[in-house]
Amino acid sequence: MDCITGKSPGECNGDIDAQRAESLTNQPMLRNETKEQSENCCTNGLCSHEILHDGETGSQAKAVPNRIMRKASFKLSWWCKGDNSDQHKHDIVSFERGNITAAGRSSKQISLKWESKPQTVLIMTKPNSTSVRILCAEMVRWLNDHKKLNIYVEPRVMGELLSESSYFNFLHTWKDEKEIMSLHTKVDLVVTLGGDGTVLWAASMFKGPVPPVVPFSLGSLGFMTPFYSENYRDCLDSVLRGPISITLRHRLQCHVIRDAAKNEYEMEEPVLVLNEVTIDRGISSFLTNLECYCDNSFVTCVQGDGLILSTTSGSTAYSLAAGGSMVHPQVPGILFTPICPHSLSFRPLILPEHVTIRVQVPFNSRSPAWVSFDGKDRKQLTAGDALVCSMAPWPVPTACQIDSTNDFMRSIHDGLHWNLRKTQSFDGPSGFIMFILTR
Ligand SMILES: NC(=O)c1ccc[n+]([C@@H]2O[C@H](COP(=O)([O-])OP(=O)(O)OC[C@H]3O[C@@H](n4cnc5c(N)ncnc54)[C@H](O)[C@@H]3O)[C@@H](O)[C@H]2O)c1
Ligand SMILES: Nc1ncnc2c1ncn2[C@@H]1O[C@H](COP(=O)(O)OP(=O)(O)OP(=O)(O)O)[C@@H](O)[C@H]1O
Repeated sequence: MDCITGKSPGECNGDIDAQRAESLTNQPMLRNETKEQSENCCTNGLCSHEILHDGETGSQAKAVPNRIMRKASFKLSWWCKGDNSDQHKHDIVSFERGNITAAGRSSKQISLKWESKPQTVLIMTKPNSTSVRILCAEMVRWLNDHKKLNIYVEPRVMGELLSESSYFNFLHTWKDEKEIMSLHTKVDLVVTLGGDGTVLWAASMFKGPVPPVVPFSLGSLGFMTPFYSENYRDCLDSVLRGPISITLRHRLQCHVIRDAAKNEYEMEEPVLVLNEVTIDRGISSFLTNLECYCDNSFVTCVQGDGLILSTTSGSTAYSLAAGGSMVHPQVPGILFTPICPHSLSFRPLILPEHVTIRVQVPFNSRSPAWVSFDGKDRKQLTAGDALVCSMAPWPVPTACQIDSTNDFMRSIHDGLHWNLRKTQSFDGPSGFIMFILTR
């Protein structure tokens, strides 16, 4: 893999954060963008900041029967609407050997353009659904017969498909955690068939960089699933061809620290969440008592049912139900939303994305607290334990149907039934005269 640092045309020229650009160009895998790419950038209004190239195959290329597996390369660029906007000048998304990281983030529309053809797709499906199983089998056949792609599925799905027909022998899967950990080096695209929960599940498989995700809606409520399964051939055709708009959905990196209050740290493996981490009272009937710090500055002691630390993508999920605001997924921030606070003055907060939040169970707490990650994997926090949470370096890039803003608006219109209220009519005196005159 080989990365290129893009110099943007016109107004973008030379205005990229100099220090950062310099440190990026100093990396062996970075070099300047070509003239052709710059011109392209000018004419279509896209500004490339960093461009990723698939160079040598290296250790990431793997020969499989009949097909070579090699990560496809792509570039990301910002949409710069309007000549006077110079906000983009300091936005940088960095790439480390083909992986999207979030050294900085852009609140712009982001476009992904393949530089080489995607070759490997991972399909992840919601379990226990006949319609999803049928669609998955059909999609696998189509991707194999018409697109000649390498296809990965989960071991469960592999078993289901093989029991249906030996045709599916060409499929790939994994055996253990170690193979899951290296999936991102082989997979160009992840397709999810299910609801928001399947997107969360797919994201949780990638503890580091995440390939672009194409979420098809087969659930009851899809805030993160903009693609309709009926048109899957057209959708996948256009995604595989590119360029596509993507939403970079940021995740929170959460550490449970045992005995943090005693300064005897025992850190557990970090957990990455796409929606939120929740600290609640579990089955205890006592109020939670949670001391909260933001960059070591005391925020408050949450007494109530608990606290939600949410990403902006998660703002439409549990946090919304607890009274938090809905936030566009590209807005950089962390939502700090209390659950039923026993204090009328405690209101939801939105903090900047660069802060570190620590939530600690004090020694005088009447009961332990429970932490859960995207609604799963509950862990107990006893007195003295803490949860430390900050922005993760690896976002989840999800493909958009139109673009990040259009998709977000459509999801809230559809999901929350906005705009169903009839518009008030005006049939007062002037309205009446107009009515007479136009007759
Ligand atoms: N009171 C609540 O609203 C409440 C309580 C517990 C969990 N949850 C949410 O459920 C999520 C887990 O989802 P799941 O599908 O695995 O569990 P699930 O099957 O219990 O579904 C929970 C519901 O939340 C919706 N949802 C998930 N992510 C969303 C998002 N980003 N925006 C809008 N809606 C979203 C799902 O579509 C689903 O309808 C948790 O991350 C949490 O946000 C909500
Ligand atoms: N590939 C998977 N493997 C295991 N569990 C999964 C997988 N995909 C989804 N799940 C779990 O299955 C449950 C339902 O998934 P999902 O939310 O996608 O479907 P849904 O409930 O029909 O849709 P919606 O959430 O929109 O109503 C979730 O709890 C999710 O965590």
